[in-house]
Amino acid sequence: MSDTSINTRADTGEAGFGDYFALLKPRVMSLVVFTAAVGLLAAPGGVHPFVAFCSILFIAVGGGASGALNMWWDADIDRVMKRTQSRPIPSGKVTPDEAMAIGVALSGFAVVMLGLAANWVAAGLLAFTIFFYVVIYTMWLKRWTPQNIVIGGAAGAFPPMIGWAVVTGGISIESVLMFTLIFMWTPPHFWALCLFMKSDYKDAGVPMLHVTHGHRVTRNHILVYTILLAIIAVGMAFTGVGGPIYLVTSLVLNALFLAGAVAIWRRDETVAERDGYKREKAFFGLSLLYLFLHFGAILAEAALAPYGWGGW
Ligand code: HEM
Ligand SMILES: CC(C)=CCC/C(C)=C/CC/C(C)=C/COP(=O)(O)OP(=O)(O)O
Repeated sequence: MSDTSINTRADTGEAGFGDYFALLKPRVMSLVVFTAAVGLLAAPGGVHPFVAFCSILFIAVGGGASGALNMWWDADIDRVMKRTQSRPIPSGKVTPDEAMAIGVALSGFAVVMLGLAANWVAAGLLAFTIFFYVVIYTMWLKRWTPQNIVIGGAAGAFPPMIGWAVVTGGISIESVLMFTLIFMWTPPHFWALCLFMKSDYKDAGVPMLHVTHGHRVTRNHILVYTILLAIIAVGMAFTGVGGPIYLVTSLVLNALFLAGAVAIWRRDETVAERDGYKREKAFFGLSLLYLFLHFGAILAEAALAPYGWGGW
């Protein structure tokens, strides 16, 4: 029998607000929402602040809803993996049916409300992003191919395009560039995590690259994608979303990120394991800062442009 001196919700199986909120993957979605906000704020023209606020809120709700649907579909593997065992469904606090209903209802709500608040291009992009993450990535690619996140990563790259479309009602080269930055960033971001998560995905039978091809190949892939990412990220400095602030930011971040990727690439597996994957963990942390600061720089360029500072 369990220790009843601490009567947690896990003991009773009763769900609280926090459990439903956790279903929306709030920590991951915070960066997703930030990139969407930058897309919106950097777009030419602008919208009323209330429309901007509501649009970001509905994108956040749509992103959260897709997280709930991901957790509903993946409940079986989340139950097996240590990292995900305490999620609301495997821990028994939220039932799969509840998660599915919440995911579907919030997805529909977010798409319709974004359409009404902003426009139907943005709403269509949000619907497509949810579809891509839930159906294409989660239901299809994730359990089928080690290239799952290379293709599926596109889902996480759409949010700035949605934000941009809120203002402009369309798609443009600038929003496609922001998409490309996240698209190229996703593989090193995720594979770094794979190196120190170790057997999690293997135990669950998910064919992530490190499971099917091992850590050496994953380290090689991280380096190749980081080099490609650096070329694209620095190159973007000379486009409509760039400028001097972006250039300096990107040069520094890419120098650090490349150094990190090389350090990971050179690592011997036994050495890495012995020191608790410190460098891999640091590289993953840096990946989050990398994306945050690149989008921060894009925002700074756009914000300063009216004062003659942003852009070239
Ligand atoms: C298919 C693409 C992606 C995959 C497979 C992936 C996978 C992961 C995983 C497994 C984690 C560990 C944390 C957890 O268990 O929830 C994580 C953390 C994180 N990811 Fe990603 N990610 C992807 C794309 C993105 C994108 C596009 C963003 C934002 C733009 C993002 C932002 C984050 C953040 C902020 C964290 C840290 C969360 C924390 O503090 O716990 N990820 N990612
Ligand atoms: C606006 C909108 C709809 C945004 C969605 C953005 C998006 C697709 C972000 C990807 C986030 C993520 C945690 C992927 C990992 O899934 P996983 O299932 O491989 O990770 P897990 O093993 O931790 O569940």
